Amino acid sequence: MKDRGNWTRALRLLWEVSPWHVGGVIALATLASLLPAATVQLTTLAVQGVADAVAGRGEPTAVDRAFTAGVALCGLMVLTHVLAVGRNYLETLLQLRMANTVNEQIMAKATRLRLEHFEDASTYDRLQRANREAAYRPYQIFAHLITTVSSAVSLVAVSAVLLSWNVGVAVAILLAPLPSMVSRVFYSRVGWKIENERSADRRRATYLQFLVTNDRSFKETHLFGLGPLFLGRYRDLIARFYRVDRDLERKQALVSGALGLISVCAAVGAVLYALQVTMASGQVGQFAGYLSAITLVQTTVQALFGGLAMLYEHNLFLGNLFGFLDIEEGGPASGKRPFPPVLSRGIEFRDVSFTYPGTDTPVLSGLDLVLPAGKCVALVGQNGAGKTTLVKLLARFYEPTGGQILIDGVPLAEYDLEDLRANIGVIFQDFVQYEATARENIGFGRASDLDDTAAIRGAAGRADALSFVECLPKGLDTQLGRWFAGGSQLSGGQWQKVALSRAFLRDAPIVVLDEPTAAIDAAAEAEIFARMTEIAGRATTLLIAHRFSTVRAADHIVVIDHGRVLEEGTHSDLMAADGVYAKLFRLQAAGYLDEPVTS
Ligand SMILES: Nc1ncnc2c1ncn2[C@@H]1O[C@H](COP(=O)(O)OP(=O)(O)OP(=O)(O)O)[C@@H](O)[C@H]1O
Repeated sequence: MKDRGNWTRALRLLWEVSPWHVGGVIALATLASLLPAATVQLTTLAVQGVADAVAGRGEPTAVDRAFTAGVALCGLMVLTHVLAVGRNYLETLLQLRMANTVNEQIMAKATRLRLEHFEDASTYDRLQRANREAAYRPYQIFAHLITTVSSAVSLVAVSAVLLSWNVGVAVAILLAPLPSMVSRVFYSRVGWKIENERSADRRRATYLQFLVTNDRSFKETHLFGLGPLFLGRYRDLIARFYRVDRDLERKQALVSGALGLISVCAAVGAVLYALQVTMASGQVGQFAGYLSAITLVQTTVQALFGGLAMLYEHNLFLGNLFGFLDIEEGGPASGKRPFPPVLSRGIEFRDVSFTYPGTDTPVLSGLDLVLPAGKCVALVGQNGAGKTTLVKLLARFYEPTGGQILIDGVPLAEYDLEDLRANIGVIFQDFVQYEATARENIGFGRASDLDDTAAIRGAAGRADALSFVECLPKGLDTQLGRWFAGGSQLSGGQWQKVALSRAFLRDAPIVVLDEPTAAIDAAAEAEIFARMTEIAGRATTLLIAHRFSTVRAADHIVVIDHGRVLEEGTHSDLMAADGVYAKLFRLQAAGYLDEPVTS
């Protein structure tokens, strides 16, 4: 039942994409499907007319009949050609529009999925399968449906002629291709299963390809000499795909080919029968009609059964496309409360626990943390302590499994979700380097301000990015990165400053900086943090950092470990307490000062 829904859904989609093109193709295909029967009749008349005229049987109209039928046959040929050209034109347009629509739907769907989906391998498998089918399957199901229906119409018309001559011959020719079709259906299903099972390997192959074809991994792959290794792995994967596909094709060719012989034998038998019958009757025209009908019935019945087998296959693969489009989105429910332009109390994580879906180990357990309004709180902790996870919870990419997050005393869930996210200016550790202009790289922080040069320059200034952006060949309008023509490549620290500008452009009441200065030079870092209060304005700032030179500038410092708060206070409080923070601080400082470490 569910499978049947695939093709009806694809057809509905096609109709929505362009009813005019769909209607046009159907009309032309219906017309074309009626022509073969007319061809058989006209061929019979023409040949009989010629035979009568040549035999000189004293029929004065024989020549006329032969010519009339001949001219009509020519007309049919021209008409067939014109219909084919028109249909081809409409089909191409329809196919393009359908592929565009489906690709757009896949992209739109991806924008609605949750972070959880993109941190799950099965989503990528489904996306990979959907992408493979997107460009042609939905259209193909229509094309094959048309072929199948028009073959059926032609078949009814032509086999009516054949049936009127001989029922046995007609039935034999009609049924002979059936076994071959059954085998094709069977192998379609096998092929579909193989393709689905190899989704992860296909993605792996694409990933290997990506690793050796982009600038970001170039340095490592070349210096570590990984190119040949990746190439070898890629080669192994595609060789494995090829072997499986070849074996399947071989079996299919053998079985379907052997079963197809039944159809050939039926046609040969029919021709021999026609020979025998027409020799006895002396009706040459009837023989020509027989031959023409046998060939037409054989080809149309094969097209019909082949079309049915393809419909079955497309239907299976369409399940992959719709499987992706139907992934349950179910994002967090949005509240209605508008977000405050400035926080009055701050952010509170109250007894927050969290375990990632599909895992058993809690990342946060009973965490209590307060970020006072307008203050800059630094979060310190070893790798994997759960710092970034806190940010994901704050932005509601995930929901806590226990406890609550409150902003100005109001649970996060009560705020309008879009408004909440629009009011967090964030730069993540793995921020994006957009292959776009400097203006866009900064302006994406508030897309409505892409043309507000003063605001963009202001944000760039606050992140210490303005000086180098102004020196780029086209200033703010310089393409960054090397993926597109005319691009200027930035250094790691410059990219980070651009990302910081993007976060600052938001002018949001909450600013979250996850490792914001890891790649920024010490002087620029000191400058940015010295002006942090001015930069972030009255924002409540959460700063995640491993560099203690960054951390010490914060109003309040929180050390977390295994998802719990271990220590908190100002830099001097924590140094005086001589706990974990003080130890880590001295450890880092000793690296600079060449002093022995005291624990
Ligand atoms: N999507 C995920 N699914 C399952 N586990 C995850 C996921 N993301 C992170 N983790 C795990 O959660 C823990 C906390 O990760 P998180 O990124 O919050 O640490 P962090 O404190 O920011 O670390 P770092 O200082 O290295 O950035 C880690 O053990 C990590 O393996």
